[in-house]
Amino acid sequence: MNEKQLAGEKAAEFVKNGMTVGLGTGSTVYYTIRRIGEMVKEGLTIKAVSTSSSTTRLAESLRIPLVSIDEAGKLDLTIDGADEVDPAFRGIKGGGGALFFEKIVAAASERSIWVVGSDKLVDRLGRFPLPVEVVPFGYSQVYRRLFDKGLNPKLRMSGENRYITDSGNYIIDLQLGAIGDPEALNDWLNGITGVVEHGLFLGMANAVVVARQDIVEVKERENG
Ligand SMILES: O=C(CO)[C@H](O)[C@H](O)COP(=O)(O)O
Repeated sequence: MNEKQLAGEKAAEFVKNGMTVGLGTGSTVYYTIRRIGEMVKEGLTIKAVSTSSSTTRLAESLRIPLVSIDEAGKLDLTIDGADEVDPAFRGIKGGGGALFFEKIVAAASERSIWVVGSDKLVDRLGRFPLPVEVVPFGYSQVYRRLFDKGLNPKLRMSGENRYITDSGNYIIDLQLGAIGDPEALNDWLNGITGVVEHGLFLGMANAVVVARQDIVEVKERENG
């Protein structure tokens, strides 16, 4: 079994009867969702909230009952992947482009668990490009501000076309190498008009399920 499958399936053990569960997006949480689908088939009763069109399609194919985030109210648990996780449980997300809905769902959840292979654990965030979701109107103005700040922006493409998120926005990826102060960058990005959301997830993960070869470990954040 590969690391993604091992971590993904382990996290499904945290899903209990009666819960409202956020379903993340990506190739690791795919295994969680698939396992939850089996559990539902075996009699588990849950409501789930999807974070993307691709996860909606997957959950529907597995007959996992979905509700909108507005119907759900407070969620008990969200399980999602991550692109990088540092020792303080801060992360970069959005490689799959679903960061905006993922952050809304995580913020509405009592508890968030990330599922990752060991390659996602880093000492310092920033090797993975940091996605910034921007509204199409005036996106080049935002691009210029990011460029002027030395953040090496790159407009995400899908073949010949601009990549479009589920909410109809563009993504600008920042090639940072290493982020000295994630909190300061978070605050600066949040202050830019035209930025819808970005992929720095700070103080959001309560636990990380990480697989290293054939060993899976659940790391709990202190005070998390
Ligand atoms: O944030 C995400 C999508 O927006 C994913 O969770 C992240 O990219 C990790 O994906 P994978 O498990 O496929 O490596």
